[in-house]
Amino acid sequence: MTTSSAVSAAEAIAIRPGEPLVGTVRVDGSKNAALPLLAAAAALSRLVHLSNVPQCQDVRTMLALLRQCGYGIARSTTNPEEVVIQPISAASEPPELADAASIRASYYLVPALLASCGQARLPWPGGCPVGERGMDLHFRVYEAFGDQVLLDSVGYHVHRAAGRTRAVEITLPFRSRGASVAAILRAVVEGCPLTLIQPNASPEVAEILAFLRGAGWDTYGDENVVSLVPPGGGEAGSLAWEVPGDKVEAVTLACAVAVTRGCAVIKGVHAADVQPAMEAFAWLGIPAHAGADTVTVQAIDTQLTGQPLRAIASLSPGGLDADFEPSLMVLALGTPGVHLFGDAINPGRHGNLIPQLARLGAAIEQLSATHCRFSGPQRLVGTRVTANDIRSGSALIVAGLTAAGVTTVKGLAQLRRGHANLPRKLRQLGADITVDVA
Ligand SMILES: CC(=O)N[C@H]1[C@@H](OP(=O)(O)OP(=O)(O)OC[C@H]2O[C@@H](n3ccc(=O)[nH]c3=O)[C@H](O)[C@@H]2O)O[C@H](CO)[C@@H](O)[C@@H]1O
Ligand SMILES: C=C(OP(=O)(O)O)C(=O)O
Repeated sequence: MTTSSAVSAAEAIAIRPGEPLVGTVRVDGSKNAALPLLAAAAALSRLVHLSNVPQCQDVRTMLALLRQCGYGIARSTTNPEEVVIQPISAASEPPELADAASIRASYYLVPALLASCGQARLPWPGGCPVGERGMDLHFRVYEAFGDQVLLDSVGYHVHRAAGRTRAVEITLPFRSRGASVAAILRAVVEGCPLTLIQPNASPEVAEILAFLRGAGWDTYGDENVVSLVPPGGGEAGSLAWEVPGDKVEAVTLACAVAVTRGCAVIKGVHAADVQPAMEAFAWLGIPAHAGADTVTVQAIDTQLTGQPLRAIASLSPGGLDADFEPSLMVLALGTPGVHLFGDAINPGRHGNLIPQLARLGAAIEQLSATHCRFSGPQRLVGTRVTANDIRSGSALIVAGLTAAGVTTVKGLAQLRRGHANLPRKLRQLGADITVDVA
């Protein structure tokens, strides 16, 4: 047995229930903010210093892909979370990016490739196996810019439009985060104004707009529209930006503290980014507060409300982020009430998580592939379970903190795609987690 953080995919995490979690912990930078920021840096074609870049596997993959595209990527030797992205001049041939098939966010590289090669050829993206994950809206975006899109069984090929585009207006049929960022980055490469109607209004999209403002673009975003106007001429110097703290890691840690009825301060996350999850905590009667840069959970001796929680993932502005849902489900399993959960955004997520929770003894009624209902509180009993996607993995670790006996979670490769080291942060709060050979 070892407590080393350097584990291989063949190993597993063993979690035992113990004392309530207490203390202070800091989240890493957000994977889902860092990935589009890296692509935005590439699309801008400027020297960009990014700080607070998490060292999770998906970010490592993205950095490797950028290198293969020709970008100079340097990590600070004193602080590996500081990354410098150096622009490239035009390339003739599009690179072969086979590893792009292992992450969902490789689709964010299309605009930068159109800028450097005039075309992008990429395999279908991977990422969490959470059901059908379309890209049709991305292709509509590129076609709105006049680009040609060709599809085949292995991937997609986008050819940049021949002429220059003056201004583009796109209405998204639904609020896809990926397609919203694709439209924004495509306009950056074109250097043209963009009006995007019915955009995704998540913090990750707002972060890209803020980053571009820092680069001199005139940007506006509300629930109904995003608009961009390129900067006038002038010298484009280097740009420094900090990746925001990981809101999903913060909510996962908050749920871990709450299930153990502990008391902790989670630092490094914007309050607004976790607000929908904080509302769920308040509804259940778990005192939790998001301040400027911290989430504080005080679940010792709490009076639970017994109110039924309705946690339905939504792409609507202010809606519950789908990635919060799995750990909130584990929290609700331990609190009184008849709770309803739904995630139709990632239609395979419940199929990944619920059978694993059932192995721990949870009684969950699956109303459909994407909706379920259950009564709390329930007592869980540890056994061997599998992390089938990032958030199912972190939720199973949270479940293990209260399940009687030992919960062994395998499938660490999924977990490590999204978190640099979640077990270490939980250990810092007193959790009994070890890394065992599976
Ligand atoms: C790398 C990254 O940041 N991943 C996040 C991103 O995923 P993802 O990029 O999949 O999210 P989108 O918001 O773009 O898409 C939501 C869903 O809409 C569908 N869709 C999307 C685009 C499209 O062109 N056609 C289509 O059908 C897919 O089934 C997809 O799963 O946002 C999700 C919430 O929205 C999060 O749960 C993911 O963690
Ligand atoms: C679903 C997720 O990631 P991806 O979209 O990269 O698969 C996630 O971050 O939970």
